[in-house]
Amino acid sequence: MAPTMDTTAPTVDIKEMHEEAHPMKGGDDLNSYSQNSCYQRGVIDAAKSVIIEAVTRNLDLENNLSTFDPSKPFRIADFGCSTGPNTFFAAKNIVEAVGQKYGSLQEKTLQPEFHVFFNDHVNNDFNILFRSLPQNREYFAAGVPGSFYTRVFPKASLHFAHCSYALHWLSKVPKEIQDKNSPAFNKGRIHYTGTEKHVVKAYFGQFQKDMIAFLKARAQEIVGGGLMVIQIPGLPSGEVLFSRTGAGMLHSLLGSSLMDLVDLGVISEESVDSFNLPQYHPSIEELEMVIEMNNSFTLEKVGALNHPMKNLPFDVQMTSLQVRAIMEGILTDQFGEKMLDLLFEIYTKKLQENYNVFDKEIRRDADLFLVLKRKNN
Ligand SMILES: C[S@@+](CC[C@H](N)C(=O)[O-])C[C@H]1O[C@@H](n2cnc3c(N)ncnc32)[C@H](O)[C@@H]1O
Repeated sequence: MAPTMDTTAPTVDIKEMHEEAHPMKGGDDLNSYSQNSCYQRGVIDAAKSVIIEAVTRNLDLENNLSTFDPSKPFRIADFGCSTGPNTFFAAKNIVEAVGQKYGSLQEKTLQPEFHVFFNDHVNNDFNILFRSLPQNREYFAAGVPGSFYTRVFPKASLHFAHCSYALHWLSKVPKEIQDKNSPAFNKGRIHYTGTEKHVVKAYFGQFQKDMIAFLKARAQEIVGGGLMVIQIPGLPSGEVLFSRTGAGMLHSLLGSSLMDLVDLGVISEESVDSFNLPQYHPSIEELEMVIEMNNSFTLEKVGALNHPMKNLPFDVQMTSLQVRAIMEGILTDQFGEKMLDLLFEIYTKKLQENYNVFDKEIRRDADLFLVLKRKNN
């Protein structure tokens, strides 16, 4: 019997995962992420040399001119772009590095046109992102809504993927953390310090699952020979507890500020008990372990960035505003908006009281980077 012809349109494998979304504070006023993200900007500046080196060494245009055909657009995506402007600096760095590489080919070719896709959760403030796109940019721009833990691009459609300061956001809080009957129940804290073994294990388990989903989706979207550069806040090498890092301290002071609001009768203890940050800050070893489990990418380079703000004096006001721009969304979802001003008043005081700890003792944040290359399989 002759096979019947399938006349239906090809299905697109787009699965919306049920997950949490906590975008940064939108707009461009004094409390916005766009005005309060100079630390993340420093990460992008520090990663510029990583991108140049990755493109120079690992992007093999010469031998793959059918994949990287300069008469077709070269497609770049920034995953977890937020509202800008940091994502525009990253896009510029990538476009310049790739443009220089095309320019350096022995057999002179055309320069490709560049198409940059800005990805974030659907409730990210894409309006402010589009409104502040640089006038003099050398690329076409598009927004791509949806979780990066799912497919958001067609198969083999990207040449370069980038993700900065976003992959430490988990798709959800691991459920054991909120289960009163589990040894991982995280009472009295909003995150982990590093000593509670069951809690850390649950967080790492969720991070592994999420990274596997991220790599699986990107493996389908990135062309063979394409590159991915990731920056992520992590744990420094050695036996360093998360509580002794800058991020660990910031989170535990946020937790104790929330407990102060409980004492003042502003919020309930139960609401703090059931609040946990969906974030994980991995070590280099943990990142290597997760990458090794995937078959689609080779790990070309991993290391720690030299952040330009590392040796500047600790800035209490700026740090408080930055934490608020990041956390306002997730805090409002749990506790409502009314408590925010008081919470951050208390928080700023706690930062001030701990000035010496932050300024002199805590130099242990690690901004990690990874360079991955899509295998040709
Ligand atoms: C701290 S901001 C970093 C933004 C920007 N990359 C930068 O360096 O300034 C983290 C961003 O990641 C986004 N994000 C977190 N999880 C995400 C997910 N699963 N899918 C897409 N975006 C996500 C957040 O919405 C947020 O905009």
